[in-house]
Amino acid sequence: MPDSISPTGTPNPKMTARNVSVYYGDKKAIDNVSIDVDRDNVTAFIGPSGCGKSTFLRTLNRMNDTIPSARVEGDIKLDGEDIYSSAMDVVQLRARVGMVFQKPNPFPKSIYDNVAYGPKIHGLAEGKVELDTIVERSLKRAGLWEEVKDRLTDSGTALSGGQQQRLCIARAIAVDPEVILMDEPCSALDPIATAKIEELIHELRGRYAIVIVTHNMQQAARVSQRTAFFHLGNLVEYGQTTDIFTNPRETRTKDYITGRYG
Ligand SMILES: Nc1ncnc2c1ncn2[C@@H]1O[C@H](COP(=O)(O)OP(=O)(O)OP(=O)(O)O)[C@@H](O)[C@H]1O
Repeated sequence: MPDSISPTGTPNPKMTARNVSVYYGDKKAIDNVSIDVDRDNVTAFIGPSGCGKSTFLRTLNRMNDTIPSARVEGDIKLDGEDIYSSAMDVVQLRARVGMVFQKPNPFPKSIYDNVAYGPKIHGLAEGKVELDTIVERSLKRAGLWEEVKDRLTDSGTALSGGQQQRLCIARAIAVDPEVILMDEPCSALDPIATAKIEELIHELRGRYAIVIVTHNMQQAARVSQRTAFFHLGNLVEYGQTTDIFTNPRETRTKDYITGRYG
């Protein structure tokens, strides 16, 4: 990234990544990326297929640890704390930095248990009453409560795709995360379900730092305040979403947002 483009999105970032490279075996998928994640805004990662958006997103909660060939270099901090330090409890980290995937993946359990599972294993509830409160609050924040409150014992997998994705968001919210990572959360959803998730992202902004990977540039423009454009493993440009879409500094960004490739 040219020096003229600061990786610093904000004076008080929630997460900072500095000189991050990711390899799969010998292949470098992310090359020396530095970026800040703003705590009060939604950050979108955009770029053509295979540019490394998902790979970089997964470095933010060490999801790449689950891929044996993956190796991460560089420095990533959450509120100043090195998330790759040997002292970091990865299970705890993934509760603090939650993730929502492309394909909704509820557990084959009841709607209630999908949301209650995390708080139970993390010891966040003293008893049933407190657990019920967390489940209700999480489902409300995920915009799903009204649709499921009378059938909490039904299986999560019996919901529609859009409802399942909101259930997965409720599941992430239930453990009181600080950051929510979303990896193309709408790509398996129809336009109405997509609109609901986008609305939800607006509502959650400010309460959680949110990072969303999306193929859909209109979506990035609608939901985010910061946009990072990746190309061939490089961070080409990062800035205010309005600037990226109306006045990009880099030719590669301009070519991508005007549909010249990708
Ligand atoms: N588990 C893996 N093992 C080996 N190579 C991988 C793995 N996951 C991703 N890659 C490679 O790393 C590069 C970046 O992939 P990544 O999925 O991060 O890109 P992306 O921008 O998210 O793409 P898409 O938009 O198509 O999901 C690609 O060349 C891809 O083939």
